[in-house]
Amino acid sequence: MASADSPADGHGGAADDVPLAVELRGITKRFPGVVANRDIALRVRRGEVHAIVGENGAGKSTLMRTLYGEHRPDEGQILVDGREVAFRSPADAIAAGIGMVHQHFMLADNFTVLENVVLGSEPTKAGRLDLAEARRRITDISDRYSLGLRPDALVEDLGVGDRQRVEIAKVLYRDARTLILDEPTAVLVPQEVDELFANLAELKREGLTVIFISHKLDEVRRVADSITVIRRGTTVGTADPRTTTARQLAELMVGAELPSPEVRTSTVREVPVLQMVGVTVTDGGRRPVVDDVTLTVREGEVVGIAGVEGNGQAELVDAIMGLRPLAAGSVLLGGEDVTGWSTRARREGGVGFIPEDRHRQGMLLDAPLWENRILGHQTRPPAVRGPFIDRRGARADTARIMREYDVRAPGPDTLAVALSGGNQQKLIVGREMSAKPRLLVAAHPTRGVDVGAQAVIWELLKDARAEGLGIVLISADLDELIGLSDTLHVMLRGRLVATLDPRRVTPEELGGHMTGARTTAGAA
Ligand SMILES: Nc1ncnc2c1ncn2[C@@H]1O[C@H](COP(=O)(O)OP(=O)(O)OP(=O)(O)O)[C@@H](O)[C@H]1O
Repeated sequence: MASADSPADGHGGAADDVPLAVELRGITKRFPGVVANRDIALRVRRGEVHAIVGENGAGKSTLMRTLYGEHRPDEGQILVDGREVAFRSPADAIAAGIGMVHQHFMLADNFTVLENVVLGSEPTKAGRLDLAEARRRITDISDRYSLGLRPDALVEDLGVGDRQRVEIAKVLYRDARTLILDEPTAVLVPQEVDELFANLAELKREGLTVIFISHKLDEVRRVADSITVIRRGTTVGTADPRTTTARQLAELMVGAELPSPEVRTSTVREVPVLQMVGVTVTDGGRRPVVDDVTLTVREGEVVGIAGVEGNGQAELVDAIMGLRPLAAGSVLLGGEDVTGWSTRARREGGVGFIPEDRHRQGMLLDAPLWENRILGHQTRPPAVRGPFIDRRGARADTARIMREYDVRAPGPDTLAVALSGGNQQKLIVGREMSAKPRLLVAAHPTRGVDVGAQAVIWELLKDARAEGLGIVLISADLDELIGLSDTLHVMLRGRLVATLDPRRVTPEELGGHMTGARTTAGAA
């Protein structure tokens, strides 16, 4: 059973009288070679916001998927509103009032809010979907929980925060009383996080229960009523957010004391590794999505690009990597014009790449880790020896990366799909750094990675920078952008609209520039 390592919950007087919305008793879930959950205990009171924290691979997603009927537990009991349930699928969980918002939104872009919300839900008794009725219900839900949704807006026109609210509405439309949110704030800027937390407060006020996974311990402390900490597959305690510091939480998660952050020193040298001159990229129609961007990355410099998702950062990365043609401008690597070069030639010329969407661009999920180790690096050791694929060399080097980057998995032959998201990311970072690039294009390098592993990746990036690596850093994590960057640009509607000093700017100011709420007086 779980032990309470830190201030036990139940402090709030009558709190223990509140009935439980969800209770998990002794849940164990095994995958081949891994026990993902072992004898887990979780007690979530009705009407509370309950956070689940833990390192990458601790078993958080597995536990939530089990509660949502996506996995069946090997042992243990699930109780919803005090009654034992046995879900065979998410449909069963939904019928019992449990809904889930996944980290990657599952919305159809070219449909309206209304269409997305009703998509896949049960038709009426008459067997047809009553659109007028659906519209009325969505408007009700939106008003009741202050979601601010417009039923006829196209999802493709919505920002990230609104898309998330559509996902929440979708779950509420199916009468969920308990909502599971998987890392809901990973994709949000601070203002959007505040909005989300206001939405959660509304849900709570209406008596709904929220369970959410997060790696951001400060946020967890701000919004949660109670916290369950999971380490290596099992519950190690519950914590009271009011009396537990982020550091104590992190230590509970890793079971050890963390190192303190150190001060930064500049390692920038006056040698350009990347120059973009007047780069413009257009979408299918001729609208510029990257609009006349000029920037330089020097040796030993981290250039951060801040921006609300969808303001051209992804296309900027594509332009650097040669993944799409330029409408104007040029890209130079180490002074050489590479505008016409293929992605492969750029990579071989010393460009490392941590893509935004690791499942689409960074990994082969159905392949073993050692094959993923050589993906994109097939033409040099350890992938080849002479004219042959060097399986043994690739395996050995994969094992090295697993050690150095703390990739938790049984071994190099494990399939990538069996790794937790954070561990997949650590493997990609290790692979790209192992090629000793001159320039690293890093899109969200620590997305989904826990605080311990994040600190490790940050250290590795800093060490490489000190040795002369130039880094383009795209991130939605403003602390990461501010903490790592030597120069910080803000991208808005395809343009670089401000250049800020990361030593002075606060996350709130940066967020203001990102949403265009501030003037661009800071532009250099
Ligand atoms: N489908 C699967 N097949 C095999 N192993 C799996 C599968 N899903 C998860 N695992 C393993 O179960 C363990 C727990 O993974 P899980 O995704 O639940 O962790 P997590 O706490 O959500 O991690 P993260 O913070 O990195 O997302 C890991 O060792 C993972 O490799």
